[in-house]
Amino acid sequence: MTRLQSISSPYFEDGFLPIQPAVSRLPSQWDAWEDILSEATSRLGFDLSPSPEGIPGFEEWRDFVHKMPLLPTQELFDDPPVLLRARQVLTFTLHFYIHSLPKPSSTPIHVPSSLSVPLRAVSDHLGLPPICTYSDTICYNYSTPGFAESLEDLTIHSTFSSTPDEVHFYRIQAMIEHRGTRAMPLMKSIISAVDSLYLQLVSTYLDQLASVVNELTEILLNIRTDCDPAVFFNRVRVWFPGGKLVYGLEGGRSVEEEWMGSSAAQSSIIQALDAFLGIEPLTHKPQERYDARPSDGSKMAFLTRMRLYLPADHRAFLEDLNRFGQQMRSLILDHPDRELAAETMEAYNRVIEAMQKFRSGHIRIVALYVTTQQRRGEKSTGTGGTSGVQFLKSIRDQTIKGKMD
Ligand code: HEM
Repeated sequence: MTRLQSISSPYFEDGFLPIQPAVSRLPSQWDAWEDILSEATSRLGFDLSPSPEGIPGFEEWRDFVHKMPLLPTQELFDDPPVLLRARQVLTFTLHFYIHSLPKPSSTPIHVPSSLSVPLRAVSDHLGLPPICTYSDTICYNYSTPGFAESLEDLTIHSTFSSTPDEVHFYRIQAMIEHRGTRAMPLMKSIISAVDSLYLQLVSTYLDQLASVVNELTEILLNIRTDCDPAVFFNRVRVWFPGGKLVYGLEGGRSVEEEWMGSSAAQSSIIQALDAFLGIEPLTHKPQERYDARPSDGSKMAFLTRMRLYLPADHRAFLEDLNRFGQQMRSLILDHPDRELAAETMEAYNRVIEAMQKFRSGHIRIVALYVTTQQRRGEKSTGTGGTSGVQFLKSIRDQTIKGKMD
């Protein structure tokens, strides 16, 4: 069995969340960034959202962004929690900027260098695209006094809409990331047991992994308790899409790029489960309608493209994990002790079924929060672009195909 290069990776101990506690405000040197973000939130008030005419009062706010001093970024790189807060503040400010403009606005949208230069520097350092991603809305956006027992233990630092519904939406996802971390040491134990061909132990750990995934599904379904579908549809998700942007650079230069915005499809833990189980060739298969975006002609599958929205070191780790997943499946399938192999397959299939249940639960949530709302006559651009229930069903069905027999 080829050894996993990243077997000693800290991701197997701590998962993908930042190790040091998050900070909710940057040091005073970067007050201008924090101030501009809180100004956007307070101007928005409780009942305003993006609209075709643009958001009233935001022309002046965008002018502040243009006049913002070009603050240094080098010093951020020595302090990870401060760096992540900077990234979060800058990406939220970017989305306030692009979604407060009148629509249809002239595309592409020009992002002033006062915002774009520090944002791109911070993004390059982290290996993330210069747009608001799931890392910004969730992973860098909460703190907890330790292990979070309940959703209330998760403090959310920034929102767009200032609604409790948005806070709950973020808390649910943060809790999934937080609890999902338990899957990582289990994966490492399974890898060691597979390495020593100790299949009895593999089954025990696979069953524990299935329980973790089942717990994630329970958390996911709790979204309905405090996030109203209409509020989510009309006032929360409208902030997430990216777009075609012209980023101002130093010296008057600029660069045009198109990026999607934040989507939970960028969750490292869910991507890790697919990779570890070796079902990536199924779930990351290009599918016509969805994978046509953006119009760059690429045939890259949607979930593979979503990897580009993960921090660079997560991507490298997941590629390695995916190689392991393929090997694990072959090893179980070809194991000479057929009785033992059959038991292991059953345990493996229970994890696949748990993933299928997670995806079925998610489809029900998307139907309630997007499809039903669309039917009520609203226009839609999607969590990160489109409602995609059909697409999500096809991923769920591909997951089931991963079962071994
Ligand atoms: C109101 C709640 C939610 C809505 C409306 C929603 C909507 C969507 C949509 C439309 C997609 C397709 C990709 C896109 O266009 O962004 C998607 C993908 C995805 N979402 Fe959600 N989502 C919700 C909550 C969650 C939560 C709490 C999680 C848990 C982390 C999650 C995990 C995923 C994953 C992993 C994908 C990629 C497809 C897959 O792997 O099955 N979503 N979601």
